[in-house]
Amino acid sequence: MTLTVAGLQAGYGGGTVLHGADLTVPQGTALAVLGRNGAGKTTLVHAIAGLLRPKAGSVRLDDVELAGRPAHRVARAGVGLVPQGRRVFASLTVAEHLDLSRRPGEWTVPRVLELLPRLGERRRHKGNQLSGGEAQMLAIARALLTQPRLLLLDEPCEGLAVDLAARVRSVVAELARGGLAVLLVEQQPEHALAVADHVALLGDGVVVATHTADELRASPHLADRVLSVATHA
Ligand SMILES: Nc1ncnc2c1ncn2[C@@H]1O[C@H](COP(=O)(O)OP(=O)(O)OP(=O)(O)O)[C@@H](O)[C@H]1O
Repeated sequence: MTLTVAGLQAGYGGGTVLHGADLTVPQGTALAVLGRNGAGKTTLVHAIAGLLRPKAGSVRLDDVELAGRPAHRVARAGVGLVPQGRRVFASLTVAEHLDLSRRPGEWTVPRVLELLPRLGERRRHKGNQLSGGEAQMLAIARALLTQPRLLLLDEPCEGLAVDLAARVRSVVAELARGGLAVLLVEQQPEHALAVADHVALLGDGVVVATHTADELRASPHLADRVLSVATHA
């Protein structure tokens, strides 16, 4: 299963933010999308997830066209979203969140709790009693229970303490190794390199460059250039 985004255009009202973005995420790999604030990373994730209707272009899971489908149908086709800011309900317990997200499939509640054991310990805690890291784990658990083949994560490490951010990154890398296609938005290039197989740079509404993480690790000069484009372009 491969995600193929081609010529994707999207924006708000009459304005266009994405001017024809192209990228590919094969199953079993993670692609990190980097770009400065306002580059359109969230817009890209929302356009793939069907939360924002693309103005043009295509979003395909293998041969299935998703562009133009509403979000619930995109989800049913196998796209799970971990939104920016986690979106956890303050008054629902962890167990209730998991129950609400559950669809039949290989990801069961016991399986997600095995992957994210801290959530098991916090089953009876409400959303507003969770730490940022726990809320992020819950957001990932909810997305997995929808049985995705493609997982979209919008800045999953934002605002997390260093050790928790590292834990989230290792869970995300494990999910990709386990066979999911993963697309994650990252602010920090060094975090992206820790989890992703490929790094795509978004600038001016298009993907201006894609590199393998190995390439970037092997060439500090190239990594510096990417870093400066990602943060200052
Ligand atoms: N709901 C909206 N209505 C109008 N304009 C929007 C809306 N959401 C985002 N924008 C604009 O679209 C552009 C891209 O925003 P987007 O959130 O996709 O960027 P981003 O790369 O995710 O940024 P950040 O790193 O700050 O999250 C920005 O100029 C932003 O102001």
